[in-house]
Amino acid sequence: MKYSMVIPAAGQGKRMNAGKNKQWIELKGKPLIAHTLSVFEEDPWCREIILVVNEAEKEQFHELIDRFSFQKVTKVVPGGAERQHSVFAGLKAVAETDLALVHDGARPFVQRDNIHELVVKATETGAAILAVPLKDTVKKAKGETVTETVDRASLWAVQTPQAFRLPVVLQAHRQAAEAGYLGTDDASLVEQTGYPVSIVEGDYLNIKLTTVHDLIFANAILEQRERETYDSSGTRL
Ligand SMILES: Nc1ccn([C@@H]2O[C@H](COP(=O)(O)OP(=O)(O)OP(=O)(O)O)[C@@H](O)[C@H]2O)c(=O)n1
Ligand SMILES: C[C@](O)(CO)[C@H](O)COP(=O)(O)O
Repeated sequence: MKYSMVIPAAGQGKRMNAGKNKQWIELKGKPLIAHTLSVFEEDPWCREIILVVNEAEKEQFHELIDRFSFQKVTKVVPGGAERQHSVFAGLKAVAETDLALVHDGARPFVQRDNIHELVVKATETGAAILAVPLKDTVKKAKGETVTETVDRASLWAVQTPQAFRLPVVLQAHRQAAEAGYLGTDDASLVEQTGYPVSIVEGDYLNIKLTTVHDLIFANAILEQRERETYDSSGTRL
C-alpha cells in the first residue's frame, strides 16, 4: 500500500517562543523537522514527500535535505499564512496518487504501525485520522465560572497524520477556501463537505511540539525510544 505525504513546516512557532521556526530546534543534535522526515523516508509505504516551507527558509530546507540525504522529498513548495493554506499548497503539488497523508512537521514521534493502520482504514473509507481518547475532565466556562462538565466518553484528541483519498481532500480544501472557512485540521474541512471521517486510535506519545514544555516530553520520548528495540521492518518489539 502506497501513499503520498504532505508535511507542512511553514509555521513560525509563535507559541514555542524560540525566536525561530520551531522546525530548527535540535533534539539530540538533529533538527525537529529531520526527525519527522526520517519517519516517512524510512517507511516503505511512503512514495513521495511534499515539504511545505516558508519562502525565506527554502535554501535552509534544501541544505537539510542534502545533509540527511532524504531521497523521498520530491518537492519543496512555499506555504501560506495559515496551516490550512500551506497544506492546500502541498496537496496541489502531489503527483497522481490514491492516498494523500498530511502530517505536521512538528510531530516527530509518530510510529509506523499507527501510520499503517491509518492507511489501511483510509484506503477502505476514504478519510481517516489518528486520535486518542481524551484523558482530562473537560469543562465549559463563562468567564471564570463553570457552566458545564462535558461528557468525555465521546471526545478524542486529534493528531496527524490524517489520510484521505486525494480528490476528497482537494475538494474539501477548495470548498473551504470558497466559503472562507478556516479549520485547525484537514479532517474538519472534509467533515464540512459531509464526507464521513473515521477515527483510528493512535498513541499518546505522538505529541506536537507546541510550547516549550513539550521539549521536556520530547527529550524523554527520545531517551525511551533509544532503549526500545525494533525488528527489521521498523515495528516495535
Ligand atoms: N502557516 C503555517 C502554519 C503552520 N504550519 C505548520 O503546521 C504544523 C502545525 O502547526 P503549529 O503547531 O500551529 O505550528 P506553528 O504555526 O509553527 O506554531 P504557532 O501556531 O505557535 O505559531 C507545523 O509543522 C507548522 O510548521 C505551516 O506549514 N504553515
Ligand atoms: C492538525 C493538528 O495537529 C491536530 O491536532 C492541530 O489541530 C494543529 O493546530 P493547533 O492550532 O496547534 O491545534
